[in-house]
Amino acid sequence: MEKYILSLDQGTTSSRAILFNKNGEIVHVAQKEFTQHFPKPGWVEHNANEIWGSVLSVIAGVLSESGIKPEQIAGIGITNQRETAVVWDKETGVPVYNAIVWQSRQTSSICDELKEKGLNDLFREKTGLLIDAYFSGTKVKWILDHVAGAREKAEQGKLLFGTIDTWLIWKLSGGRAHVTDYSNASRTLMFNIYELKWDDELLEILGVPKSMLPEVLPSSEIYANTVDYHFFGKEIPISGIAGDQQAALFGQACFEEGMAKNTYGTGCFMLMNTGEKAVRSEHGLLTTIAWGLNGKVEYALEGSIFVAGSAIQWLRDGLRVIKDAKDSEEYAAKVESTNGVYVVPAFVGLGTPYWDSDVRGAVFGLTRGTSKEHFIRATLESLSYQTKDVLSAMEADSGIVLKTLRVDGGAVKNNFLMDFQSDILNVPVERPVVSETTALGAAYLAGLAVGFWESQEEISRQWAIDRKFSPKMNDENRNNLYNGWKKAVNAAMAFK
Ligand SMILES: Nc1ncnc2c1ncn2[C@@H]1O[C@H](COP(=O)(O)OP(=O)(O)O)[C@@H](O)[C@H]1O
Ligand SMILES: O=P(O)(O)OC[C@H](O)CO
Repeated sequence: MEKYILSLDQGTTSSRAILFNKNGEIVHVAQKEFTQHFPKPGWVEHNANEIWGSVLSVIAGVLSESGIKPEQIAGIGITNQRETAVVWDKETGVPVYNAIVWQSRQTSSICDELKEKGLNDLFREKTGLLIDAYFSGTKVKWILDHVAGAREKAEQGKLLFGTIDTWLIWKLSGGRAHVTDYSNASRTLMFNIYELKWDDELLEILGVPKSMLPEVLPSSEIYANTVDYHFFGKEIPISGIAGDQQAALFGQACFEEGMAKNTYGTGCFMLMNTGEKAVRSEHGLLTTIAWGLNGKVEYALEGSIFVAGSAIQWLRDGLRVIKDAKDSEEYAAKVESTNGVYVVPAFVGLGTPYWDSDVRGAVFGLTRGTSKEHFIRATLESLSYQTKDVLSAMEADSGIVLKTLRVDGGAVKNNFLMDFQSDILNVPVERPVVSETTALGAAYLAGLAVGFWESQEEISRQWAIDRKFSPKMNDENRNNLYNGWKKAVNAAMAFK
């Protein structure tokens, strides 16, 4: 009986269940979008029960559509949108508030207060992050501060907190496991990434009781079995967890120091493996845990871009200038350039390297001759410019000059974007055959724990290239275009 690994990829806009075979190939995918809630400008929330429902539905979908039986699943890997915070009642399992999404800015004022107290260096020293609404810690504080009775219940040990991995494993295991892994814990602003434990001093500052927090474990081991009724009578080991960006680094087999990947999803996240060394950034990057594996923890440097693919969704749903995200490629290719137009998609502020919560989106360089094509092209190009900002910071911090960039995520199907990316970086861009590297990374972690795969060497051998995009632009053109972007970002930041 052939066996498979089931990977559950719970992303910002959709949940996916993907079955992988022993060659690391996709056998079947089921996907379901869920509702985005925007209660106020800059706020983004999800209904945690709707997320759970979407995950159950893709599990059922992938099994029934593929005809693969639950007993053929050797293990389950979980990977998730990170930082998004859920708080629920331990007894009833009911979330006390919507999940506050990583993109949400509703805790900006809490962050401002913490920064005014001069606490940024303390948080940075211990967590590798910086004080920003992006991370989970202030989201938990916000829920405890705003939901009637929540703080009292939390102090009585009656509430639990989790990032989405924790929430899903708690549900899948019928409330038996309240766990997370090092990679997810390292995104909470509450976890000491050097001492590898929840940090009492930071918890005290944030007013978060330790009893709410999950147990933090390595990224590849059996955490719990699923309760049988979710899998048609079978209990299946949940044996891998990683935050989606770290999972993509793993799925891209970036196992050696200096190897990097960039994922183009809702946001865009570049991670560089720095091995057992945690590199402290001087240029606005985050120091984060890549994974815990084989009895040790490895680290990564990360550049986080908040708006990437979601700018294309905005073209589709907000401006309605395209019907489908993929149409953006055809429109962009119809013109030679943007004719001097720059779109700065700072819809929820800017992350690396600017870390400016208050800046909002802007468009520059419009003329009477600006067409829809120029506008769409400028929006796509903004993903590449933001990536260039991040890569410059990464090269400055690590001292490593990148030879190639491995890419993945929903938007890498766009060949125009990949060509332009390579041109602007002046670095070859490599797109692998399996672009679902996030799900693949979680599958690999789960598979290693149950002996489905033997070693990271075996995994490295499975990585295969689909297409390489090589730079063709001359230096003068590249420098002029990028200087224009820098001017546009600076102008957007000045308009507050
Ligand atoms: N051909 C395309 N060109 C540009 N953007 C695309 C294309 N296809 C998908 N996208 C964008 O990619 C994102 C989806 O990628 P995905 O990796 O599924 O995201 P997430 O995991 O964040 O939900 C969407 O924001 C969508 O707009
Ligand atoms: O859902 P994605 O793929 O946009 O990833 C979200 C990130 O994990 C946020 O840190």
